[in-house]
Amino acid sequence: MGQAFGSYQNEIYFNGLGGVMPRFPMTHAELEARARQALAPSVWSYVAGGAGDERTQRANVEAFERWGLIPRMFVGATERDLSVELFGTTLPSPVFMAPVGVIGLCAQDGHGDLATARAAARTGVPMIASTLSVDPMEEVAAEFGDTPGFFQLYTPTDRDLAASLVDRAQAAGFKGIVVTLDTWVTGWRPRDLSTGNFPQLRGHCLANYTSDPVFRSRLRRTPEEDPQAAVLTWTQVFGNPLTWADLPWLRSLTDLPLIVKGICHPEDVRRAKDGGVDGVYCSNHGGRQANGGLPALDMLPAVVEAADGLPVLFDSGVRSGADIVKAIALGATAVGIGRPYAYGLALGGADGIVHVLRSLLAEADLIMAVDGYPALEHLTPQALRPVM
Ligand SMILES: Cc1cc2nc3c(=O)[nH]c(=O)nc-3n(C[C@H](O)[C@H](O)[C@H](O)COP(=O)(O)O)c2cc1C
Ligand SMILES: O=C(O)C(=O)c1ccccc1
Repeated sequence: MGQAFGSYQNEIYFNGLGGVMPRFPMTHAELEARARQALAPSVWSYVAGGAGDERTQRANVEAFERWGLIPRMFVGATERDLSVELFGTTLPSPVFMAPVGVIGLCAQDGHGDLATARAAARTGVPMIASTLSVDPMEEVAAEFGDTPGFFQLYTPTDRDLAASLVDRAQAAGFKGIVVTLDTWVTGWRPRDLSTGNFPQLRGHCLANYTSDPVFRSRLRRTPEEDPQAAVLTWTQVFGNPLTWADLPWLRSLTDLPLIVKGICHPEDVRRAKDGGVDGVYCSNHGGRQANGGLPALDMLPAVVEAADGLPVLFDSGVRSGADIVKAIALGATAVGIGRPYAYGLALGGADGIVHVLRSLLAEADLIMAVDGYPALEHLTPQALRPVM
């Protein structure tokens, strides 16, 4: 049987009996409000904001409200199994931390990538480490403990640099490569535009580049001697507008599981599958890239159908344990947490992330208990109805 995630509830109530109150917020609304206070305004606006008037970002969250789980009785679901098989390893739960490029900046000590990796080690919830990191991927991977980690690749225009990043990830022990396809160019983001704020241009979160031998070989002076020239070179290599013709090359870069992120159309799922990917990742980047699009959750069922048994990762708008349960019921193999763990980090480092993850998992586990769905395979589309 799986881990007893619901026991976080007992822990909190028994602490309360002894007069010890929870250190961190118990609702998403309060988590967000307190993170806003804790973060520098420029980091807050970058993390909390999205594309355009943010209607797609909001729609991602609201889409979950349109589904409800049907309770089943006389099930006696005293033990729940949330474990899931993914790319040859068994995870304790179907939850992972989505790649967040400025996560490093969300920590009070400026090393949020390391704190996130430590939270992964403590919870068994994998981290997908972004290419955009304060600390180099080797140092992040060294904190994973027994929890598998995944590397998210922003494919550079320089193919040798792409190969170098992937080789480093493999050598550092990452268990899969997640290639993000929806962000070769930055979407229109009014919050950041109105303050002229783009962290990477200020030289933040570029450690995977400045530590890379291929990237360094492209510079006339080292990033230590001339940081601005390194940033300029980064702007030139960052975004590769890939086409289907590039998929065989991407596939050839690694024997590790290859997952493509940002896939929402069933036809794209089929082509990616034909191109030999090991998983597709349905996401609209949390509404940060193209405003006016469908909520990611609305696109999940067709993606799952087209994937035809291939693992489907999902994120965008997950804010509660109930949301995790619904995404699983709609066919996701695993569900990504984005902004909420960044807020936990802002409030309390690795402890804050652990709290956010344990809360989400406890709620999901307790819903499965109350509603009589003892294991993930019981969560199917038949368990859901649209809210009238
Ligand atoms: C501040 C921030 C930075 C992000 N950076 C990356 C990144 O480097 N790579 C990537 O693939 N996705 C990135 N994402 C997108 C997340 O992986 C994920 O798709 C998104 O956060 C899900 O939406 P939600 O946070 O509203 O649930 C970022 C998201 C945020 C909020
Ligand atoms: O902020 C983001 O969502 C993100 O992933 C990103 C990364 C690099 C450049 C632009 C956006």
